[in-house]
Amino acid sequence: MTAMLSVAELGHTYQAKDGAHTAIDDLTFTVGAGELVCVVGPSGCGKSTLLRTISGLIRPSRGAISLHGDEVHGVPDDLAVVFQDYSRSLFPWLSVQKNVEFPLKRSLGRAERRARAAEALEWVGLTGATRKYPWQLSGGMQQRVAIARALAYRPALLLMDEPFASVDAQTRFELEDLLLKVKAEHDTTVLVVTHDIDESVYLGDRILVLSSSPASVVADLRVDLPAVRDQITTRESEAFVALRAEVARLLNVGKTSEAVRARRAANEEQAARWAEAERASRVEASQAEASRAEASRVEASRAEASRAEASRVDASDRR
Ligand SMILES: Nc1ncnc2c1ncn2[C@@H]1O[C@H](COP(=O)(O)OP(=O)(O)OP(=O)(O)O)[C@@H](O)[C@H]1O
Repeated sequence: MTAMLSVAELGHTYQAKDGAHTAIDDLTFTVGAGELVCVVGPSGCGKSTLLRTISGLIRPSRGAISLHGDEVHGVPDDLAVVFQDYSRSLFPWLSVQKNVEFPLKRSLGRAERRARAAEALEWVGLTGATRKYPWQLSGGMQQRVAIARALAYRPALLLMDEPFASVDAQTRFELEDLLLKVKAEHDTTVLVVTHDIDESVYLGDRILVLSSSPASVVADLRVDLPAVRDQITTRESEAFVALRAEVARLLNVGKTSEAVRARRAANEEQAARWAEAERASRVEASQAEASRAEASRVEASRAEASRAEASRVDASDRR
């Protein structure tokens, strides 16, 4: 499978007033064309930082990212992002149709924009809502509009950051199935960040498990479940349950290895403090030794001077 996205030895360190903070460290993976890869990791491990570097919003401190072979510098043209917060990503003053057309304004004429938007809205089952405004739709429908807007763009890569975290459980299942259907029908390449282990197993062709911050890849798992999935039977299957347990175990390993790293760092810090204290006490001891030597040297020269004075007085008395 050709790599649509290639991430090589990626690292990012934020520079802040109170010091540097390494959010991700040495991340290497690929996403093949037409694959759906889920990224899971503990809270704060660096998932958003990873997405920000892939989408060109921040320049990574180390490593390289390529999208269908071209190194990413700045925001790539053929990439679309769906965020968790649909209410902030849609324009309330534009109709559903116009919201979907909006990003195409730069690149396409009016007729083609309309056709693309209508097609994408059909893919997500919103043909009947094109003239409505976002505030007239349910949360799940609004997120469908956001997905349609991303798909109308025909991106080489669709990035999704916790896309279904803000909807109720039933809507979440519907949107997961919608994503699987769109991906199967249109061969879309997708990278989804999620906190939900079950969701990662249900959606993914592969799952990348990240460690705690600074994130590195703990495991890259292939999901051996049938391509056509069902919210009830797939989730009940032995393979699903086993993989879910494996991801949970690996997330714990990631946390544990982070704890080991933290303990090692604390030990190294303590060893450095002790070495510094020992060096300081050696310096103090040698300074004390030098002062003692100086004092006895001064004492000896004083004694010598008194002896000389005494013998001078003695000689003059004899005269
Ligand atoms: N602009 C910034 N400056 C300094 N540190 C930052 C900045 N942005 C994020 N961080 C730190 O980098 C680490 C990773 O943050 P990031 O938001 O990428 O994690 P995340 O996995 O997406 O978090 P969550 O799971 O809570 O959404 C965190 O420790 C965070 O505090």
